Amino acid sequence: MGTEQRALFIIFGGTGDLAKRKLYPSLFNLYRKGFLNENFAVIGTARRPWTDEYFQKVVTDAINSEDALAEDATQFASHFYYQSHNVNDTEHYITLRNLADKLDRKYEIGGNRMFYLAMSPRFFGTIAEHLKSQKIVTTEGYNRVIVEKPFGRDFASATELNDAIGRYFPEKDVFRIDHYLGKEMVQNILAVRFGNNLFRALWNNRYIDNIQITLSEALGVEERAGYYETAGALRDMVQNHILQIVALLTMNMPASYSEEDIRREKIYALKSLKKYTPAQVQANFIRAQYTAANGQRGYREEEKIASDSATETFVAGKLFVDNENFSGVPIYVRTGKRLSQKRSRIDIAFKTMPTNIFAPQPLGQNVLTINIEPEGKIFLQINVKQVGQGFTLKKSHLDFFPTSNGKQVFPEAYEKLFADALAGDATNFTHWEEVAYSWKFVDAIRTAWDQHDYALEEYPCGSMGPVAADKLLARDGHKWFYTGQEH
Ligand SMILES: NC(=O)C1=CN([C@@H]2O[C@H](COP(=O)(O)OP(=O)(O)OC[C@H]3O[C@@H](n4cnc5c(N)ncnc54)[C@H](OP(=O)(O)O)[C@@H]3O)[C@@H](O)[C@H]2O)C=CC1
Ligand SMILES: O=C1O[C@H](COP(=O)(O)O)[C@@H](O)[C@H](O)[C@H]1O
Repeated sequence: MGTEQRALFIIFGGTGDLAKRKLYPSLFNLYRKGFLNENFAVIGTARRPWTDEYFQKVVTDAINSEDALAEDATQFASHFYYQSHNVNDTEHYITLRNLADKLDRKYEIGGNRMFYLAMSPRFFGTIAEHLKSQKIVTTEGYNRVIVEKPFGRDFASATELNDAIGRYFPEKDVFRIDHYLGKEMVQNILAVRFGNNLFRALWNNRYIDNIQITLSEALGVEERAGYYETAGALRDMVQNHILQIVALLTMNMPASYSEEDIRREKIYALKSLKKYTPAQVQANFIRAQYTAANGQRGYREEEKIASDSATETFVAGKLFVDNENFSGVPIYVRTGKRLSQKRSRIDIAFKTMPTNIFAPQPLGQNVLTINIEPEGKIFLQINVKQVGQGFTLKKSHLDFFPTSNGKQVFPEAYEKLFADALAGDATNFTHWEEVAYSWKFVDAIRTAWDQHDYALEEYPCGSMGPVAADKLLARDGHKWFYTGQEH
């Protein structure tokens, strides 16, 4: 059982998709694991006029998983209250404060408040300002604000957003969510890198040939057309999730496993990203859009998408982290919607042996694969001798599955991140400087695309992206290890 926490959660965007699909089920898991018990309450707020009873039903429906015990769910949902509230209306914050203070007393919470901003970032500034001016922040407990992505749409807007929040909340109380940092296998990167002397010795440009990161999705744009049209795959996935993975893979060893030391090294890695000129963007980054195939609509035929939309649903690129250990190592990244499979995976390819005493038999490359999802596993490709007479080599795998046979039950990323935020641990949240350096890198690409007539490639639904993404590696003598098939 977890350590019981006291907290009042105020969820802005409490009727939204994220709250229902991720936040309420995650809070329920924390409840069942004992992190939350008697001394907590949740206020969901949004404009629509729901009652507490209706809200509690929405919450129980949201957590209605096979193993959710009905009694637990009802008990849990009884801690939920709804406040109809337009975030632009000052009067409403007064009602919100009164409800918050009442619940704080009723559940003996001690003034700890967790403000979750699960709505469009354009509202974050006004919410932060009102929380302070209307005294919804307390003086006795902690006041933490969890901020959803996207954190801006470029460096300039992210800076404005950060300043708007920073006027009312110090950096230590701002928890910027990147849900990939809550994923079990992403957290495993540091365990593998810094827990094994074997890898410490090899984790550099003397032994690593190239790194490949694939975050592929089978789903299309779904219900989020409005947002996606303003974002595209570069802003939606590369600026945050992919660059966070890059930072974890290339950062120097932190002095300790602590928030401060890890963040320092991640910031340094992101600062070391090589910025591209427009010509380098054209040579190293590919954007593309999905077209109708396999019974699925093309992006431009999706609901609420402009028929001449130039938004990219796929990005592939080659980037470099110019620090001492990784300078010169190409890092190939790709992400896209409507690809052949849902798969989040990292391949680290080591250089081949300088001499091959088994020639003319070829030596396979050692590749360490960290499969993030759907199945969490790590495998290392090695060369071994085939059993029998003679001396024939074959490729084999050393496999690691984080859980024993059977169904893998990893905690949902949001559940882990909620637990961290409750404990005041921001290690797995992004510091402002990480966000800032990521945007600076991404801005150079976006600006080159906006100012030049670089190709927007096409790829059929169900493929692994445009041919250009394969050519990007082929010209360096490489190929994607993940081909879109089960592996
Ligand atoms: N959904 C997802 O899978 C993911 C979402 N995110 C991020 O999370 C945030 C929320 O996303 P999502 O839940 O999908 O969005 P939704 O559009 O589903 O929800 C938006 C919420 O904001 C409320 N709202 C809108 N305007 C106001 C207003 N003026 N005053 C008060 N409430 C308002 C809406 O309720 P009402 O209409 O009743 O006011 C609703 O609860 C976004 O920043 C998104 O980028 C990030 C990763 C994944
Ligand atoms: O942040 C986002 O991530 C999801 C993919 O997350 P995953 O955990 O399912 O891999 C993506 O679909 C969405 O567009 C993006 O905003």
